[in-house]
Amino acid sequence: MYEKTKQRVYESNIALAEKNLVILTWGNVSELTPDGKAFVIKPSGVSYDELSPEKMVIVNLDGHVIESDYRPSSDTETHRILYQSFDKIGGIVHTHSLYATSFAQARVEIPCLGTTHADHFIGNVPLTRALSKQEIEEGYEVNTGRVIVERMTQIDPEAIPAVLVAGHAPFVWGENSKKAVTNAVALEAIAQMALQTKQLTGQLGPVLESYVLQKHYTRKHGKNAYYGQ
Ligand SMILES: O=C(CO)[C@@H](O)[C@@H](O)COP(=O)(O)O
Repeated sequence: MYEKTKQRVYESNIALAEKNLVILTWGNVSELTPDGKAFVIKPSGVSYDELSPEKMVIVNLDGHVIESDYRPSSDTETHRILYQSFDKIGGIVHTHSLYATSFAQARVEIPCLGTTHADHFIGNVPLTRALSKQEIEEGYEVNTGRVIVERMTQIDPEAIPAVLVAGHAPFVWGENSKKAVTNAVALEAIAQMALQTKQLTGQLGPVLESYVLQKHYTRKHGKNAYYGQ
């Protein structure tokens, strides 16, 4: 079932490792199936050098595994909530990439300091609130999805396809898993640049002028885009 999606999700998971966005097994990628009825996700705790397309797990949107010999990622419920809540996303990445995770741990949003950021995210990369003890006890992963959705209220998830979960790490998405990986690469780069800018200026700033931010974002996105071929 869904062999092509399994192949793509396998390749996107491998890409995470190749792009140095994961250490050990600290990350996972998923993608919605073409019929939108399920998603394919990495098996939990399986190291990247042992992965194969056959080991990918199919989970329906009710959260039931519908095909696999493996347990799905422990973050499956978070992915599921995001697919249910954001109808335009088709792929999700979770990593503990070092710079983005450092911002999540510091509980600091990533402001837009330059055009590299503006090319990918039309504003701050937002930070969720921390989960309460009760939320963690009653459903850690599902509630992680819910605090992300709560934080993304009034933010277009297509225009800012990433969030930092306070004290945890980033979740990133895109129209498919490959795009989500690209956005995760961009997130890690802009997090590193933001931290280095802070080292040079002593502050998380100066922020990019809003007209430059708008210009750079719209060069690459939307009906007036003209970047690339
Ligand atoms: O966030 C964490 C651990 O803190 C997990 O995302 C990470 O270890 C990956 O877990 P899975 O191997 O996908 O179950």
